Amino acid sequence: MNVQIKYLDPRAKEFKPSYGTPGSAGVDLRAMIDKPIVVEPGETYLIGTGISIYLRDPNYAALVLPRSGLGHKHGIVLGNLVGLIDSDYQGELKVSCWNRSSETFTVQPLDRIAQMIIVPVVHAQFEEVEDFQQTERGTGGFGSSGIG
Ligand SMILES: O=c1ccn([C@H]2C[C@H](O)[C@@H](COP(=O)(O)OP(=O)(O)OP(=O)(O)O)O2)c(=O)[nH]1
Repeated sequence: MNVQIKYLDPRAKEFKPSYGTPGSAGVDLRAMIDKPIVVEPGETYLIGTGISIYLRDPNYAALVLPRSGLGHKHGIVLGNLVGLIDSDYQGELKVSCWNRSSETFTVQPLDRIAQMIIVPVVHAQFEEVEDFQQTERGTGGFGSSGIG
């Protein structure tokens, strides 16, 4: 599929979104900042990526996800846990960087701070009913089937 992109910062153009290998699902998002940002434990910064995309087709959306290494090794995850980019959004893609660790972390200009995937969206119709057809699970959830 074709996605329109605008480079809001000339540096962003040097890192055109691409998939690392043919099997990669995510496109890296980089911190388009002029100087390092020191993120203290528990702090959250909204960081611009220097790009905007316009998906146009409501049957698609983009998800902003953490990078596993940053999250696991440094506790840098997303303040919103997952970012949802609407198909009609045209503004700069921003990443909410949350330091959930107990160590200070410094984001350097152009660092890869998150990744983005584009996913299909189903616009379901919601049909009101009085009763659902019975299932084995029924209303059980949140650990009702036990641990492990
Ligand atoms: O990590 C994110 C999440 C969202 N957005 C942009 C794209 C998205 O389409 C828009 C609105 O996001 P969302 O609907 O999640 O925000 P909201 O808090 O519900 O605010 P709004 O009232 O603007 O919808 O913000 C980002 O750039 N990065």
